[in-house]
Amino acid sequence: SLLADSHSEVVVWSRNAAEVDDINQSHMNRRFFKEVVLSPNLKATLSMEEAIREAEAIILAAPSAAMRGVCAALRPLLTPVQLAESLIVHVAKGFEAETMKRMTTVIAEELPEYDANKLVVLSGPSHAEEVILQCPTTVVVASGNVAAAEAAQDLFINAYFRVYTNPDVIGVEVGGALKNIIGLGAGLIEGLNFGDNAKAALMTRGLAEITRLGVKMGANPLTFAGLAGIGDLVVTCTSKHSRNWRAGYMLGQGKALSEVLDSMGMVVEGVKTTKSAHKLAEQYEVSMPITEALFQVLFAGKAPIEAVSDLMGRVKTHEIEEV
Ligand SMILES: NC(=O)C1=CN([C@@H]2O[C@H](COP(=O)(O)OP(=O)(O)OC[C@H]3O[C@@H](n4cnc5c(N)ncnc54)[C@H](O)[C@@H]3O)[C@@H](O)[C@H]2O)C=CC1
Ligand SMILES: O=C(CO)COP(=O)(O)O
Repeated sequence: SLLADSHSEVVVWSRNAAEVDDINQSHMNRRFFKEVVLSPNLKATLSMEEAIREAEAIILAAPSAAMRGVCAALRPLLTPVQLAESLIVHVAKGFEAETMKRMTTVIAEELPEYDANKLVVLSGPSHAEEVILQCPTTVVVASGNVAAAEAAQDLFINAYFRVYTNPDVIGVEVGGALKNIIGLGAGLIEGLNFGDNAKAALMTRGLAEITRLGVKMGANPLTFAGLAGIGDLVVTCTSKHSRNWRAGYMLGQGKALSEVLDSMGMVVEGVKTTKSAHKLAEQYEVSMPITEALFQVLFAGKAPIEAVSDLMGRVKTHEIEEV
């Protein structure tokens, strides 16, 4: 919808025939956005081949768990011209669960003929429910190739959607993935009725552990002070639109994880990301107490209230690591 506001031909590929019909016939996507009328520039198709035919830019917007499969299906459809010239941008916020790989790694593995350095990740505080209403939004695009990042900036930027560039692909991807864990925690705190001090504590200390792991993985620490770090963390921990926050809230109210996920009907990336980050923390020997607490609640049956009590009772320490 955002791209169709500034570009004449935008085609969405979907597996869902009802959704495709709704977009093409009524210019609506009522499964997700009840009352929004979409631009007539936006078309939908059930055929991936048709969606990417002659595409100058390809946006990969599937959940992280689906990214490898989507790219495998895309690979035989890309023409030599597209492999050499088309921009590929992904917007997924998670890791591949089994391998803990970042999305640009997964995409590069599945599209070996495409120059991996040209891949772009777009991230930042950007709930779709607000972007589609043209509410002012800012994001960051990162690529190992400056020209590719700038091309993505030019592709997306418009009067209500401001796009910054950043060369730090690792930081932007890690920030976008890990903020969902803290979003789950913020919802959980609210579900337990623990108030605003606890929420602020979670966000602040959450950013500390996101930064700690991100830097060990090779990120620039300053990226976490930006839109893909604190920016997305704030929106995920405070917005009514966040699926991760909502899932955490229900957990805090005592619902079981399976019941919560069944009721969402949309991806809650933070659940699988908690498992991946838990493994990454071990691999990189980084302390991530909030992630550990969430892991215990989600996968080891620990009561949320007990997890918070454990966090508060940890051995006393300095705030700034170097001290
Ligand atoms: N919703 C939002 O505001 C934002 C979402 N993101 C990220 O974008 C990614 C997708 O999220 P949403 O669209 O919100 O999730 P969603 O759960 O609302 O929609 C996911 C869509 O992908 C489709 N899908 C799932 N598996 C698929 C597969 N194997 N092949 C093809 N299609 C498949 C589903 O049918 C559905 O239409 C996530 O990584 C999310 O973190 C990033 C920025 C904002
Ligand atoms: O990443 C998002 C907004 O920037 C969407 O967050 P949720 O997946 O928690 O809804």
